[in-house]
Amino acid sequence: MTALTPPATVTADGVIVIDHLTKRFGPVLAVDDLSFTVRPGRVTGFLGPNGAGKTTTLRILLGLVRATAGTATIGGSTYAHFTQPMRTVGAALEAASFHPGRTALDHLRVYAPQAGVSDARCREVLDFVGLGPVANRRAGGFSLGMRQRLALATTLLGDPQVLLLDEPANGLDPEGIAWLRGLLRHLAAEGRTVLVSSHVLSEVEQTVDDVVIIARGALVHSSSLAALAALAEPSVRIASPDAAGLTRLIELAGWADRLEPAASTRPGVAVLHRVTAAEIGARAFAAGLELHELTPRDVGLEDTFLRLVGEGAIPGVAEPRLEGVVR
Ligand SMILES: Nc1ncnc2c1ncn2[C@@H]1O[C@H](COP(=O)(O)OP(=O)(O)OP(=O)(O)O)[C@@H](O)[C@H]1O
Repeated sequence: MTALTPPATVTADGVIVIDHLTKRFGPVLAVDDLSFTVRPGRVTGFLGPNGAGKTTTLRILLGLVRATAGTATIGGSTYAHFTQPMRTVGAALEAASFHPGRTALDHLRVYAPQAGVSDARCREVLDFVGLGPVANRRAGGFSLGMRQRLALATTLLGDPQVLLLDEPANGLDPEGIAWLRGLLRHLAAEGRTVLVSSHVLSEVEQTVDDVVIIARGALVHSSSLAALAALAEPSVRIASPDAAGLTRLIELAGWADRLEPAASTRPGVAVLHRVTAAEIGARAFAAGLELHELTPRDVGLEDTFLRLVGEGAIPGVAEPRLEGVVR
């Protein structure tokens, strides 16, 4: 990997602050009083299901959409006040479209005056993203992965302090994904702020230091990845031939609110959260309840993420009552 010149000064300039941001599109509340901070020197995953409001937030940050209320700033300024936008923030928001007849190098040359950079810089960033050997090939013949690399080269052209990337791994093969990971970590290690949006945590889990999770336009979680992992709850799948006995056991133990409704719909089968297999086993033994299964489940980060964003929960539908769940 060719090294790029790191930004001259690594200061708090690259701090992204989203402060009580709200955006309405007519009746649609796309962003709902959202506040979070993104720090330089780290890769941050900006996560949430489809339609959560990620792109809208990033578009406000880039001055492409006007906020209904609140502010989105980088280094204390809104986009409109950046004297050299391409040197402050590089963004690749959606699958970039390129003039198919234009070569990779010519594509960058179009942006070079805006970024205030030379031809040599265009070649440097192409080398950096691994497109040096195809610099003079037309972008129309590029694979999705090559186009992702070209989009990344464009964002890096002005040597920005902050990078905003929307699902940058899309279209990359496993080798490309590993390369991207290394590149993002390298850019963060240089002191840049790297914000990567995705609707799947597992896609970025090996890349990010911090996570900001939103759902329905609002913040649901913001922490280091390690702190998110600590939120994982133990869960245990239980099966008993005595369905009524199992229901009674769960009620008497006061575990009714720990049942996972979606996974506990078959009579005599239940999934309990925040209880260990040992606790359940001891209670069952004391009650003389026959168990055919007592399986601790490995709770991955993705499960924690889905729990936080409320995936599967249907708004307006009441939680099923215990009697209706375990019979
Ligand atoms: N220009 C617009 N006009 C009307 N509604 C919009 C507009 N842009 C976004 N929305 C709505 O705002 C909500 C948030 O959309 P947004 O694209 O920000 O979500 P997202 O988290 O980026 O989703 P995805 O992962 O699918 O890109 C959605 O309900 C979307 O339909």
